[in-house]
Amino acid sequence: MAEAPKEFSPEVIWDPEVESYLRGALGDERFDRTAAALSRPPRTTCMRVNTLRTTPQEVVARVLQQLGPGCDPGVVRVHPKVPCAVILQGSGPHEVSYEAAGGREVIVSRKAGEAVLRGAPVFAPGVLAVSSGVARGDLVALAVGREKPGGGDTPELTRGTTLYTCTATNPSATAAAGAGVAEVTATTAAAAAATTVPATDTAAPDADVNSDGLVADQPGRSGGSRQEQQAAATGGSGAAAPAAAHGVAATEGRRRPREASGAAAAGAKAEDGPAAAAAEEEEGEGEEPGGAAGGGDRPGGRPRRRRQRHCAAAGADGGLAAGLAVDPTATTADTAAAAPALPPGWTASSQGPVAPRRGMYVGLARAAMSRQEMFRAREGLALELVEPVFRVPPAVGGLPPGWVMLQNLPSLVAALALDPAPGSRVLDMCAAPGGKTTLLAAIMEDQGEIVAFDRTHSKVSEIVSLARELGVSCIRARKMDAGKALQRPTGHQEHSNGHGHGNGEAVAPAMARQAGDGSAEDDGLGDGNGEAPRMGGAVPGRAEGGGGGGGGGGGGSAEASVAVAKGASRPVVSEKARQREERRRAAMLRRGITPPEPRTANPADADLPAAYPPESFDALLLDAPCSALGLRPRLQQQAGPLYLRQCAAAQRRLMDTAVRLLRVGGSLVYSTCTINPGENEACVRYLLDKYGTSFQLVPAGPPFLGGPGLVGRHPTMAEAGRPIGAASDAPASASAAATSARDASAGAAGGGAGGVAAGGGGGTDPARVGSAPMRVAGASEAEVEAVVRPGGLVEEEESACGGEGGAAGGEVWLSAAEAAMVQRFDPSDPDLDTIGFFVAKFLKTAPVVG
Ligand SMILES: C[S@@+](CC[C@H](N)C(=O)[O-])C[C@H]1O[C@@H](n2cnc3c(N)ncnc32)[C@H](O)[C@@H]1O
Repeated sequence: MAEAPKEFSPEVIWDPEVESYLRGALGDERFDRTAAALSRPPRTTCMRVNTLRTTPQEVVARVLQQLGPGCDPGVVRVHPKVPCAVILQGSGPHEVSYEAAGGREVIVSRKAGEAVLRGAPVFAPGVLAVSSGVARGDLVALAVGREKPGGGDTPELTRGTTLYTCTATNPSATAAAGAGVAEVTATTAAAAAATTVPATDTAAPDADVNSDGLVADQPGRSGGSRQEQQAAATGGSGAAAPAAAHGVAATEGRRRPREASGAAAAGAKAEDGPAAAAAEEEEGEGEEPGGAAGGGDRPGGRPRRRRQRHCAAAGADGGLAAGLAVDPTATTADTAAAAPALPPGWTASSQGPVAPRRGMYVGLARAAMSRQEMFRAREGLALELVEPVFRVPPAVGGLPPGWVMLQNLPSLVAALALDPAPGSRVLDMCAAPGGKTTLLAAIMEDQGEIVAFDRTHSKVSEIVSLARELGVSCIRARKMDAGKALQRPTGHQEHSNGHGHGNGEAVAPAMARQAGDGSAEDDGLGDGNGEAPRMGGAVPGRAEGGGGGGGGGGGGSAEASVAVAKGASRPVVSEKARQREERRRAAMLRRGITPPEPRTANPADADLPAAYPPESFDALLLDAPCSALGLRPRLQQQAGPLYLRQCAAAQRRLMDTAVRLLRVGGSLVYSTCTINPGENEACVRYLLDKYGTSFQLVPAGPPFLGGPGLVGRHPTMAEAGRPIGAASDAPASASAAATSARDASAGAAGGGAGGVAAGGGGGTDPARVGSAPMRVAGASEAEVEAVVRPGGLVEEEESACGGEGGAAGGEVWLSAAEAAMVQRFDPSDPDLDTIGFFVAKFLKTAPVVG
């Protein structure tokens, strides 16, 4: 293991176009702060108290009671502005000493790492690489693996990789190691810090065998390609090829003398037990014909199990010479002579050199499984954090069921801003897993009706489960593409019976894949806000995005009859969907979450209409599927420009339906969990410009916690490299104007119907709207007037964020007065310390024509 850095400081790579656009939008300094904040978890955890069951004060008292007399009472408190929120205080990053790990290390997947940062333990499927000889009970340094550059969420390391614990040795120590162990001797000072490799394959009997019993990554063992790639990726260049040319020497069936690898390996032997021993026997053979560099499978047979070790060692020049496979039959002297150096921080592994994990260490952990078990198991606890870099508040698992749920604070703000009256009829267009829906129900004192849509069948079950768990009865959930929920004139009516996929939805699957908050086994549709619908018994930090998939509701006492559950349900599940559901349930079980009842029937309420006539609802929440660029922590930012455009297009389509379904006089809240202005301010602009005769923007609160929105016209991603005028200066100055305008407008808004009307005649010019005349960022008013059209887009070319395919153009955000009325939660604001989030509220003043 390389020297573990004391500080957590991951380098998160963004798509260059997206980064450039966001830098332009936020300014360099704010972007850097934001990006850093996004790579870390918030220090506080928010529990929403189910006020239908208990009070926040009661929750605080119970938590303190559980924490015991010695605990700091400041660790739990009721939020001063959001009385239904109880805040638990965490801390970090902490300096962690990894000395106790004695060089042992485990590298986990990004998703598992993100879950760890929020307080979760590591489950077996999240483990990618383990030092040889790690046994149950061992302390290990826990690091997060990087993703392949440009490889989506494909990790650089394949699950099943064995790391070779590298301790500097000297030739005499090597000689003393005895027969059967070839050690590569570090010959430079740099190498001394990095590497000495116990090179016989038997150092880890099944190290390169994955959970299916096959060689984990054939290309990586070819002695060439993977190492060359890695060398290229790290600038290792020229040295790689000659080193690879050393080729792959033989492997064997011999066992490493355990005593040669020290106590840890001996421990592994003792702990691994008969199963591991049997596996060793099974894999003990496998002579690879001379230099199996191609990694070829046996002709006509299953892939040969191989045990070659690719070790990299330190050479005199300190440069990378990857891909050297050590022949265990070679003498120490031979090997040492052939061995070039790994640069400092690099680690030898069964897949070749592994890049330094600088800044990616997340804590000291104790292995709950041996290395072999971690790789073989498909589920189960693999590692528990002993000394995490970020400490989440202590668990509050003892609270009665249905008392609290983990929910991000801004999510509460969105529902509270809508503030539906008891007895009203509300539509939650994108409701699963139901966090905001159930809060709306609590605000309505469970009186009235909330229709809750989600386009994903299994997620509708989650809404049902959560409502049951909370004892809410006014929610009626059904599977529905909310964009199709508007009744069309007779003759055009689609039967929205729960199968509603099809036209215009190409966007959603792509969005879902990326918007999902770690739902690896999910059905592909992410909830985007990282909230797991777990009530009562919640363990802070463990449910939110924990290792993939918030999971569903389920379990819980279900005294209340949820309207969703009744009605003539019928089987609608295809074989593919059934398998997907099975995987989803298995994943939930692995994480210790009780899945909802098996889905055998459509959970949709059969009493609900297939679609609704215009003006059907008193209040409407559009918590839109989005790019989720506000979620924390994120150790990889994958969103590309096309994806962001797709998100914005889908949001506008949903807005087009929302504005019609709401009755005149009703309120609409639009929210996202992204920092992308193209999905936030530009979408508000779209609605105001297109429906300005029927809608006005009103203050999105109380409570008011977030900052103002972004002001002005802005270059798109494509233009970001050549900003128009001083565009990047705009946010700072404009937000100051917005802040002062905010106070004025929020005060003037009174009961929510006030504020500054945006529009009132179609095509809003943000340079003129509102009380604070302003110069639109970086563009003259004439320029703006020339280009603005409904939708906040620039004439001629579709906005990169809002259009259906245009790559250039510009987008228009808000006037200062408008910006003051929305809430933009900045994840880098230390006082807020929330995820990135956006909330806007509109009042419908007249019917939408057409
Ligand atoms: C941000 S999440 C909603 C979170 C939810 N409001 C809560 O607070 O728990 C967005 C949800 O929208 C759903 N969704 C995406 N496109 C949809 C559509 N066209 N119609 C209905 N639901 C959709 C996704 O399945 C996802 O569950």
